[in-house]
Amino acid sequence: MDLTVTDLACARGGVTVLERVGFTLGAGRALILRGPNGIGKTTLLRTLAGLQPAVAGRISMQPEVIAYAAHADGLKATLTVTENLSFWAAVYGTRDVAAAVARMNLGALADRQAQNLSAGQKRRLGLARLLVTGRPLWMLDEPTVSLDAASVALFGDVVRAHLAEGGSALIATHIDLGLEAEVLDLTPFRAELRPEGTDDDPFGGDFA
Ligand SMILES: Nc1ncnc2c1ncn2[C@@H]1O[C@H](COP(=O)(O)OP(=O)(O)OP(=O)(O)O)[C@@H](O)[C@H]1O
Repeated sequence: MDLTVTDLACARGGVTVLERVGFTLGAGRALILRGPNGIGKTTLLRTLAGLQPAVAGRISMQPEVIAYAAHADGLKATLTVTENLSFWAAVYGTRDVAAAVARMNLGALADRQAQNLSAGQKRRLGLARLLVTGRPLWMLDEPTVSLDAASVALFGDVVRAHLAEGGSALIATHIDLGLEAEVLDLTPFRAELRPEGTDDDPFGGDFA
């Protein structure tokens, strides 16, 4: 199943940040979102994942096929690694928790509470959640934050396996995950009427 996005406009804080975004993402494929800080990568992912309405345009897939991994790991602090994944497995009801633990190299941490994990370990657990959703389209917002080189490589392998199984992935990342992927630079889709100072240009803002 392809994700086709046509003439999409999306907004943050009531300001349209991206316009006329269009692309197709096929099964088994990955697409890397690029663009400077503040261009709207997170905004686009949130819109596609159904967390906020589009301003205009069409999205061919329903949010129910999407697993969205945001900046925050979304973990329950007092639950263990296994309990966190079991919770999500119950919500989505499909995949084997033990396999997700093994694939994200969390076996030695399985009985540790999430609040006692390091930042990188929390991130590995947050990403393991993708595996228990059973959902085919992964939307990943800077998934490698806090990960060391070995964990980045491990996660690259997990994404590659997901693609090989017919899944797809839309990834906002500044890091090379070693995937065979197309790149979509969002810079040309910057909204024309976007006011000065709505991105991270330190000289463009009006802080008065
Ligand atoms: N709650 C908000 N209210 C108003 N503007 C916001 C809000 N959140 C984000 N923005 C602005 O919306 C724009 C798009 O932000 P977004 O987080 O989508 O960018 P990004 O490309 O993901 O950035 P980064 O690479 O820094 O993560 C930015 O200019 C940001 O300052």
